[in-house]
Amino acid sequence: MSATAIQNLGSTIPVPSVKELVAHTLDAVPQRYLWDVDGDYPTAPAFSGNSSLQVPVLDMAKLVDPRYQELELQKLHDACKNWGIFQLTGHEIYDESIKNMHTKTQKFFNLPHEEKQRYAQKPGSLEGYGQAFVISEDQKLEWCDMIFLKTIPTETRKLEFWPHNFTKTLDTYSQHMRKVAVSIIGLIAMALGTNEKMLSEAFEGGQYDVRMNCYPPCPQPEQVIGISSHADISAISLLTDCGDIPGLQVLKDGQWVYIEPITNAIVVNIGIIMEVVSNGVYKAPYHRAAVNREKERFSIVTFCYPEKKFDIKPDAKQVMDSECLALYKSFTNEEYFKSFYERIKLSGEGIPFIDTLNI
Ligand SMILES: O=C(O)CCC(=O)C(=O)O
Ligand SMILES: [Fe+2]
Repeated sequence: MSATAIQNLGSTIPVPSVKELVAHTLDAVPQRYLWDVDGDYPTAPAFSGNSSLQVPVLDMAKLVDPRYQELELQKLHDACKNWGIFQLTGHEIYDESIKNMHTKTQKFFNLPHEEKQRYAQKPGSLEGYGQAFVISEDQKLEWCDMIFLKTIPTETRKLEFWPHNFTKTLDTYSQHMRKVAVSIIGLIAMALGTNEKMLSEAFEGGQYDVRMNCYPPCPQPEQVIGISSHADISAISLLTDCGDIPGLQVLKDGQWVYIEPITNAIVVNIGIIMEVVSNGVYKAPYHRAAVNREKERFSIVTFCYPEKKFDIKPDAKQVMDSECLALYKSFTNEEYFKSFYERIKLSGEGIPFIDTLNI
């Protein structure tokens, strides 16, 4: 898939802001937000903190320390293979950069609606403030307001969508996330036994998009969904939670498992491109965001894409075809995902794949 394909992944029909809905009208949740009307949509259980399954936690300091590296790389490999998602602690990203970004994000969503509208999505584009992937008038809606921005390379930025006081903070945050992405991709390459330098370089010059999510409290949290089940189309995604409110869930062995926020940890999520790059050894996991009755939750996701410079290998394409079909079928917004899938199938051009990969 080319960077251009990623950039043009769709537009969205304007729908009401969830925050506005909560502020003005909310006696009962409107029908369009109720996913579990018949009890056949797997509802989000409230966080209980006592799941037997725990998402792996990896320590960057140990991953780069020669004394522990071999063992830690094995843990990384197992995490990517068996979960496709893990929490990363011990990274070198300054707390300040993450905190500043969290504060700005919360402030932005708490601005009056009219002010946020200055940065609203325009027809035909996903960038800006609004909702993602609403493609039909009768589609179920997610309990989430968001703002989506391209950050790296700088020439992809459309500053008219950037809230006016974001520039420095988001720039710093994105540079830091790129640093984490390059390091973690290098380690993933080592764990896969492939060319670390080539893969790291592809991310050094890669594309980085940021999505900030706001999930207002909901009086019927079991029947709505913040973000419905999906796999990310990035190579990896890096998520930071702006508080300690659990919401992100990953599907593991048929069970939805909460990722319990750890202060300053970064959640690393394998995306579909990495699934292809690894020839299907690593899986892009289904995940979703649950909401709760009491507290507003905010998250920031950085979608990381490699530079477009590798050719696809035939066997990688096969993995993509079968896996993508399965993904596509379970996707909520089928039309959107179908167009994505068709684009991948048709474009021989540039699904990044490392030729030296030998697994
Ligand atoms: O907010 C979350 O926990 C999940 C966000 C997510 O999956 C996304 O934006 O792709
Ligand atoms: Fe996601």
